[in-house]
Amino acid sequence: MTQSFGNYQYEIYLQGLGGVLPKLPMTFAEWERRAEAALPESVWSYVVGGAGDERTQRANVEVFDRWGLMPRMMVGATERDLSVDLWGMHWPTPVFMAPIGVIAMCAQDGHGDLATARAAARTGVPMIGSTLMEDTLEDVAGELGETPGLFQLYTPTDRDLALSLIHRAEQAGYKGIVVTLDTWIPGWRPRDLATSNFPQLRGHCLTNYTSDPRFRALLAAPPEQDPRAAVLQWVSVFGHSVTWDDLTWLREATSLPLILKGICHPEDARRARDFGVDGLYCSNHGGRQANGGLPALDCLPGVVEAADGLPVLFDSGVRSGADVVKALALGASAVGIGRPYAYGLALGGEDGIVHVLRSILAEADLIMAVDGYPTLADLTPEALRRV
Ligand SMILES: Cc1cc2nc3c(=O)[nH]c(=O)nc-3n(C[C@H](O)[C@H](O)[C@H](O)COP(=O)(O)O)c2cc1C
Ligand SMILES: O=C(O)C(=O)c1ccccc1
Repeated sequence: MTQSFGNYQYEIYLQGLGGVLPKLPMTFAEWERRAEAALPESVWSYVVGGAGDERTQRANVEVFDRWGLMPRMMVGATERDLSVDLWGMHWPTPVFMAPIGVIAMCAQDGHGDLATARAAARTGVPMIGSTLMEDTLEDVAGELGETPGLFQLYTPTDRDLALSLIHRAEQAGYKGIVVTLDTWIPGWRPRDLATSNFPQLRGHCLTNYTSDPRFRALLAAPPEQDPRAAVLQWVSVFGHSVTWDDLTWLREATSLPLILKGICHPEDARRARDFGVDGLYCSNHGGRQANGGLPALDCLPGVVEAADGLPVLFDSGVRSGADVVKALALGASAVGIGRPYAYGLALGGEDGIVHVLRSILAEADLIMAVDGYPTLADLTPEALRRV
């Protein structure tokens, strides 16, 4: 199926002829600047911030400048096909929304998980819903329409709670389980430490726990009666440091595709592939967890090689359509948008997310047109040169 996402530019130019200018800005720098003004300070600093002095986070973005696409002429790339088949699903584009635990709080009404799901329904861009939601995973799934959703699991210390969350996700119709490995403990985040600001500890985005029968059974009193005790219980169950030994159990826990998020080392990729997971997700959590690390994009080629044909999702530092194209050329099967859609939500609610996604997709599509790479198969490392 061939589709053109570059139509968005004509839509905007044609509206301009009628005197209508876009309500939302057209660059990441402006989305970020305006989001800062729109969000409460505590939410802004939590979202924008990262680990340590945020060098790794900055490097995640800067590393994209070290690669340049080599244009090819006379290819006749008038029609592009950006669609991708993954785990039995057909995605219209190789882009998805990365899980963002506090996305709820980026919406003015506090229901950003629902807005994200509605934006997924409108754009066809799949959403990976975080364990940390303000609405239940069931209610969020109900807004996804025809677009697939995946469920990101923060594996709790209590296996029955993990099973309950996984089974709820299966029942609700999610199409894969993404297990995040790099955040069983929060990293060193000076911005949040300086303000003692940790949204979950203030009771935010814990609804998938407080609505869960197994979690409720662990409490002496219902969370509605004693919310503080529920938060403390969450602290004690939140983070299980998943080991290779746990993988057998996780594999048996679900028949859905199992994808491991946070894989950066080729040896970990190889071992996970040999074990029989369905996908790898190369990411350093946007530099929020460990400072002093490699930019995530530099880890991608090694993971792709070790994956040996297994799909590899990628995120961390993607800010534009050009970044999407570069990550695809370095072997990503699909590319995750993180902070940019949170900023879109802060600026314009559901419409803001749709605008950000369409802008990124249109730019990627137009680069593939101009530079002569009409399909994803054409985007190989050969398309890139080191700057
Ligand atoms: C505010 C915020 C909350 C996040 N929450 C989660 C989460 O709940 N689960 C998860 O696996 N990753 C989470 N992430 C990491 C993202 O999935 C993704 O890896 C990261 O945003 C990529 O970096 P970038 O946004 O700088 O591109 C979060 C990221 C941010 C910015
Ligand atoms: O803020 C995050 O990146 C995140 O996903 C998280 C969730 C729970 C504990 C620590 C970090």
